[in-house]
Amino acid sequence: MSVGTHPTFENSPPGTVLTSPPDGSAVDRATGAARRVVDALLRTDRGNANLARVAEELNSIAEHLEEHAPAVAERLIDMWNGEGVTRHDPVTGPENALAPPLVLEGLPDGSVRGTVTLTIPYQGPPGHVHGGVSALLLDHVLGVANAWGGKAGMTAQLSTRYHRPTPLFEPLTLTGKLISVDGRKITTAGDIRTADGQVCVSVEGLFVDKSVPRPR
Ligand SMILES: CCCCCCCCCCCCCC(=O)SCCNC(=O)CCNC(=O)[C@H](O)C(C)(C)COP(=O)(O)OP(=O)(O)OC[C@H]1O[C@@H](n2cnc3c(N)ncnc32)[C@H](O)[C@@H]1OP(=O)(O)O
Repeated sequence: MSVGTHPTFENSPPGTVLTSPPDGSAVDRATGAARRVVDALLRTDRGNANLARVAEELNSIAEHLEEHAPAVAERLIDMWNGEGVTRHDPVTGPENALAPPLVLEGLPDGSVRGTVTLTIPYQGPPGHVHGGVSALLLDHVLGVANAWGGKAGMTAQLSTRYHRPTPLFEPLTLTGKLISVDGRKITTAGDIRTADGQVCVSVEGLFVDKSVPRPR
């Protein structure tokens, strides 16, 4: 995977934002509204008498968006244009309603860090974060840590330890750091902590320097 022109801790100031933060554009605002709808659908009273109308209106919005969508192949080319800091991934992408979205910054010691509060759409055990969601977030954090460390690779293995249930509705800090490089193999570690520093999930990932070609 090419690291391209991504900032690294050796050539960029501490605090460099490594993801694409929401920028107030119409698409970011629409995606933010979609996230709000997903959350509200999970919270609204099951007996809400207007749910049938809500379904109709949401389908009508989806139809409008689909009518204005280019062919998927064309859209994929457009998505992967640029330096590779994505606006569409499911973790940090401001244009992806599945993404919380997590904003990550680079620190001078080579690690990356971001804070996020997760809500009901990400629930696994009652009141707590789904384990697969934690793994998803950390896999991506490690990928960005690799880029900040000047490397890039695909995940070959992600070893995940769940130390304690990860709470919803509280700020969580996610960190990642490239630990070592051995030929094409990159080892990277990270964790999710509560505001008082308790480790909820820790991971170690093996990444292999290999790329999937971008759509053209
Ligand atoms: C600045 C910020 C910018 C942001 C940037 C964007 C961030 C984006 C973040 C996105 C983040 C999300 C990221 C994602 O979601 S990536 C998507 C999820 N991952 C995949 O889909 C990967 C699928 N697998 C593959 O493509 C290949 O199998 C890989 C790439 C893994 C290996 O490929 P390849 O077949 O070419 O490798 P090789 O066979 O020559 O082996 C090479 C060496 O590696 C060792 N090995 C291999 N596999 C394993 C294994 N499973 N356990 C232990 N070891 C393993 C192997 O023994 C050998 O070691 P050695 O014999 O040399 O000692």
